[in-house]
Amino acid sequence: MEKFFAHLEQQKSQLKRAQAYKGQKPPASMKRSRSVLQQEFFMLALEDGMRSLMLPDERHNFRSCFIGAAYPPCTLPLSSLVPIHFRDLTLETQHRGRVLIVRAFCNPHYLASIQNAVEDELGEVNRLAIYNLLPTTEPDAVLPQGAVVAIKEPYYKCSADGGVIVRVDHPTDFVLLKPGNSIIPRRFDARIKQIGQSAIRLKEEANLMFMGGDFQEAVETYSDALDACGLDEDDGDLRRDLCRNRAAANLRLGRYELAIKDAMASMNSAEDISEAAKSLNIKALYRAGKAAYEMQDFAQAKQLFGQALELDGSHRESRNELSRTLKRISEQENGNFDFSLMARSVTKQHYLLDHASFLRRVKVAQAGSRGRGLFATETLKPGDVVFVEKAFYVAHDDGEDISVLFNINTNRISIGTDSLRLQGTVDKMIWNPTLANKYIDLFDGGKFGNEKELKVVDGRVAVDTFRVQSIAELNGFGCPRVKSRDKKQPKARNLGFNDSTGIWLQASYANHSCLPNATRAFIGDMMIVRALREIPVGGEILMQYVPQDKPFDKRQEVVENHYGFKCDCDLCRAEAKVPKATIVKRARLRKEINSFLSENGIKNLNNWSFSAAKRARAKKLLEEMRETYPKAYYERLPRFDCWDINIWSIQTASLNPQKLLANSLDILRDMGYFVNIRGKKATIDRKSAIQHDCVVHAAMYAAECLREVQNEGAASALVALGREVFTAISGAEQGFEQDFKI
Ligand SMILES: C[S@@+](CC[C@H](N)C(=O)[O-])C[C@H]1O[C@@H](n2cnc3c(N)ncnc32)[C@H](O)[C@@H]1O
Repeated sequence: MEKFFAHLEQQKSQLKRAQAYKGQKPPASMKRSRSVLQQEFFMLALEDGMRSLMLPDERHNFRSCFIGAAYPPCTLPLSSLVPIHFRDLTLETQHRGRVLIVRAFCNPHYLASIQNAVEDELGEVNRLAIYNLLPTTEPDAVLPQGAVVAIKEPYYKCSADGGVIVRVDHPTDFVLLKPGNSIIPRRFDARIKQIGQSAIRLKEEANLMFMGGDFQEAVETYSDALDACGLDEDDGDLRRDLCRNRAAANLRLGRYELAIKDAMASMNSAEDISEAAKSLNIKALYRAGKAAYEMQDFAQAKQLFGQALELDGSHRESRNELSRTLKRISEQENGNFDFSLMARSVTKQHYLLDHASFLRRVKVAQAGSRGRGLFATETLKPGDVVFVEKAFYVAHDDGEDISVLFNINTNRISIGTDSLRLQGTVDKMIWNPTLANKYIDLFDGGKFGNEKELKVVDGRVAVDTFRVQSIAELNGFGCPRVKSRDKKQPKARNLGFNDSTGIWLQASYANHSCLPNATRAFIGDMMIVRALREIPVGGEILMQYVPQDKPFDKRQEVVENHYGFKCDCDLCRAEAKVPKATIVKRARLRKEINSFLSENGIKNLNNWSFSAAKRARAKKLLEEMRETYPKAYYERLPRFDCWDINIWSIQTASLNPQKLLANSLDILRDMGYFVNIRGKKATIDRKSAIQHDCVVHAAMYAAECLREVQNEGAASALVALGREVFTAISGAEQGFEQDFKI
């Protein structure tokens, strides 16, 4: 990690040096000639070729994505921008209102960005880099040799290697120009537009592209065909066919709103009652319905499939889709999910689950100094589902590349899936304005102004990638590769940063507390949030941003440095008052307990071979640790650091039921569950409960002891607690009975 921080510092000083050139034209020494660029890109192509010959295991790319000083995307249409040439570009400047038109003259290269050597109309050369595209993007589809491209409001920068580069951070600032486009300078228009290509020929070509799985090219070619179509009535059927087919291609590309628009534009008028017109309308409605479904707009999907079925009640696909949609609507309204089934069906390959979000029990409202927050719309009992949400986007490590994202604006480095999440989110937003506007509403740290409405320019949403990243840093969630119950995957390549990350829109409005009243779990891309204790109507839903096993100062450090606030929950307020010497002693004991536990690991449960001296040592460590939680501050608060050494003691001694019960209840108390057993009844006060696997184990040990002394009533209350916490942590009850042999 230090290496990465050193790199970030290096980049920062490079940026400072670059600022000296702000507004100036680059000296000749910073520029590269055409032949140098040709040589450079030739070498890069060779390296790419060598890499593709390697075995997948050896083929680790180190992808670094560097986020420099923020600037906004262009929100003007291409047609309104004034051309500019390389000779007029000044460094470290965004040329507002201008457009640079260049032609690529080498083979493109992709590592952190897609790069190529480009020339302008006057023959001057430079490097061009396009950032934040999906890693699956083929360089040849973006910047192939010979392509003529427009860079809206170009940003000319000093590069880390001492040269200069035109850097595009917002993908919508980049437009691949089609041959024949009137803004292409005459010098470049070698590829004469295939005028005379008939719309019908183009449609056939596009159909072949679609069948070959090349949806992007198919969309482009259907669009060319539409341009080639006459506007007269005779071409009406052809235009409708093209729109309907383009809808199918857009659907496959995840451009749902465009797919709906195209499908609806392809509808024949209701007056046309021919069988052919009817069947084409069914096709269009079906495609639009599928797109609405993918956007989780189930009400619209229901309407569209319903319309298709009105035209032909026996249309099997529409019937199937309608029945699927009705299930989603029922999940949305009633929250009737079979979590155990979900948990059984999810796999590493099948993690995008076909389910709706259930959000009826929460709403977003003002939360005073915390900004907006999530509030309960009905009373929730411990263990109740608060909400279930499908991810807006999740990114998983593909195991091939190591990605490091350096963000100079926030001074953060993230290793793992953050850069993939940024690229995926940007791609989704560019093509889906409604979804993009939902995302941009999230908390962005307040550095991007109040304007939240996104603009659609030249057919795409002008997405500010710096803002998207800032939102992701403040609202993203780490998540498991498959589901919460799974054992942690071994960390990749000893770097320890292969965790998955994602965005859940509604969950993003939840504020933090170190004593949260709700807890989250994941099954595939579904987040399941359950109540930890009773939450009244109007009560704020608070989740935990920082793991509770972190000591007070570390928790404060993370929330302050990363999220920009100071936590004032009951636990933090109490811990702020604890004498420093006590905190120091606790930290020392933590280290001692850690080394004791690693030296005396339990290979199998109920291993009673440890010496009496060892057990006495454990007892002492526990007692001393408890002393670091003085009653004056912790009377009703958890004592997190006590549980592991206590569990060790339980599992390594054959305690009698009374003793085992007492120890188990102690663990529960340490975790903020105050259990009171009176006669055959056990009442549980969860006022400061925190959720952890040890609670399940302690509750089940306690239940076992209570059964041994024939207290079935109290035992079942503790089994219920174990089940409740197990389910909250795992997302589903599945596996509980098996793990605890009930
Ligand atoms: C994920 S957002 C939560 C929603 C946010 N409050 C909003 O208005 O959209 C995280 C941000 O909320 C605020 N926040 C969260 N928990 C807080 C707390 N306990 N006290 C103060 N501010 C908090 C901080 O500004 C933090 O960076």
